[in-house]
Amino acid sequence: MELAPHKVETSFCSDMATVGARGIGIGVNKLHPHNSSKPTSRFLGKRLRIKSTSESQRSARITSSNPKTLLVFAAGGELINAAHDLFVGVGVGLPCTVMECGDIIYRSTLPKSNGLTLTTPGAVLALGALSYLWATPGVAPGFFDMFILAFVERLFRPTYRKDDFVLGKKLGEGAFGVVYRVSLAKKPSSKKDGDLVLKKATEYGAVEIWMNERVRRACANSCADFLYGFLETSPKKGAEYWLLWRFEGEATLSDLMLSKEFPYNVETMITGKVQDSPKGLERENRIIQTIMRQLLFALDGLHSTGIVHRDIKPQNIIFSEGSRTFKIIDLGAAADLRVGINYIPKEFLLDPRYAAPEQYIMSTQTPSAPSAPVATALSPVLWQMNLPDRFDIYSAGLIFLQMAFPALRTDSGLIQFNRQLKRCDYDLDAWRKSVEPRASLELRRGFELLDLDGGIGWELLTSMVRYKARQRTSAKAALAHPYFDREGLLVLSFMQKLRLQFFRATQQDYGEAAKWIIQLMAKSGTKKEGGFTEAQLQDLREIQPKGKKKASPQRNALASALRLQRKVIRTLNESMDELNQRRKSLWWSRWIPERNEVRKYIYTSFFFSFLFFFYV
Ligand SMILES: Nc1ncnc2c1ncn2[C@@H]1O[C@H](COP(=O)(O)OP(=O)(O)OP(=O)(O)O)[C@@H](O)[C@H]1O
Repeated sequence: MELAPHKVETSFCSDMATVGARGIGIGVNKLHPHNSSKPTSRFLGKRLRIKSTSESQRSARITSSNPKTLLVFAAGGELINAAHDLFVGVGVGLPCTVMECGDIIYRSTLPKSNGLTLTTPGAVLALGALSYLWATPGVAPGFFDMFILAFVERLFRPTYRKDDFVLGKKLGEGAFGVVYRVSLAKKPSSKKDGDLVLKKATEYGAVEIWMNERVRRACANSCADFLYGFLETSPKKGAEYWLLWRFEGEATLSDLMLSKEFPYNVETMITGKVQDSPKGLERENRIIQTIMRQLLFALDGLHSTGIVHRDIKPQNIIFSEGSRTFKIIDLGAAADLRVGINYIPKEFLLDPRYAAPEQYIMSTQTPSAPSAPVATALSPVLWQMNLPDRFDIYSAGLIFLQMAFPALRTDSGLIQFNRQLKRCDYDLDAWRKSVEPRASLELRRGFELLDLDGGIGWELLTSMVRYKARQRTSAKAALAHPYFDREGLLVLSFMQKLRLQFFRATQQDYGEAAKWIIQLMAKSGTKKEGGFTEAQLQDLREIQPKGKKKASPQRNALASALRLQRKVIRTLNESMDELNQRRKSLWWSRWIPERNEVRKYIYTSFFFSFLFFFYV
């Protein structure tokens, strides 16, 4: 039957919409007129209606007589459509579940789609994308931090110049800089500014400024209060980075631990007065708990924002007299895994006394950080693959040990302990078995302290000091450990016990668990029951298929999965290496202000122009 052209509005349904079944594939490759077997050319000159958000895409006149043109035209529209659907969680599903194709003839009588049909796969995809963007180290918060917060902060914070300071006592001198206690030449309000600390640093100063600024915006309480950092160039000394902090206090944890009064001296500092309750293990345990909680809290702050310190040791933990808490200092060796700054997998700047056995925070198979956008996009994957934060956890575990065992507080004591632990394959339980029988009184006292409350302190310690980074607890999980519940293990509530069980479960080596499951399946396995036969188990153990063994579905699936995994890793490595070969500059050091004030005005005008254009 022929219809009058003005009445006919033809509808097409594309084969694309099997996206729901296929994941995110955009399979636009052919059009077919729904409910019709008539050739495509039959619809020439009619209106082609495709699902789209803009009116121009919604409707267009077909002018070509070539069916290929028709297909390309529709495919383009569908491509835009699919991209739109992917991000708003709309329209992903089987063809007729997401679009109203209707009748070929009376299409115009159909109700207009409102364009927002939420489907389950679409919502899952959108949620997945959001979780990825917010997963540690946080791509989305990083974007906000770098392009908005950093700019705004720069406009409003006070700036300093070389001539503003009067140098005082030298506080320390390391390989990369000298630290002084300083005061302001003109003290506008002496109470507010108080005493300051100034570090004149060499090339690593740039990194330290970046890290301190990141920390100040993301977790200010974790580290010493950073005020300002700038580049000072003089013909005599060349380029020098000047970093300024508020003076936090006289003592580091190292100074306090070396005192015979430890840990009671810390208690006095935290509470602000001398306690007169009887000395003993219980009280010492409580003080050590408090120090560990503060240290883990500071580490959790750093790790949540994607920063790994890499030089955690008592010398870099300062007691802040203002807040009466311990804070971390010296971020010169830190790595920002969010954008890949200072992350060089095969290079390390570590203190061997406190370094984890892996020595590198990332696998040496992982290539150096590529350009910032690529590093940022991949950062959640790399973080999960390497768990670089566990490097700091190992160092924190050693500090815990030093607090419990006075003999390990000296350099020689710690070096000797490290040797013993290495001989025991980094197994703290094995070390304990080897030293406990002939332990001195002091050593035995340390074990007693950790064994309080059913050995919950020892349990936390062994979950921090482990050979495999993946088996070490994170700072967040450690903070949730019942060791930090004041009442101890015996009076744990049902929920706390459940939490402890969960914590223990997360500490398992899942490589072993996988083997165990395979064996269990094999034991229960006959073909009838669906388990593995011995021959299949052998194949699984060997993983790599050998020779011309007869293929089984399980073996093939496993082999394909392994091949795919290897291919993905190889491709990732190759592409990142390629990117690295391009000359990299310290692009981010552009953020560091130079002495003159001109930059500030440039930034200010840039920011306000941006706001103005945005408004317009
Ligand atoms: N904010 C601060 N408040 C008080 N004292 C500080 C502060 N920052 C640093 N110090 C003191 O300065 C000393 C050296 O600081 P820092 O470790 O950052 O310098 P460094 O040059 O990296 O030294 P090293 O190489 O020995 O680690 C610290 O041990 C501490 O005593």
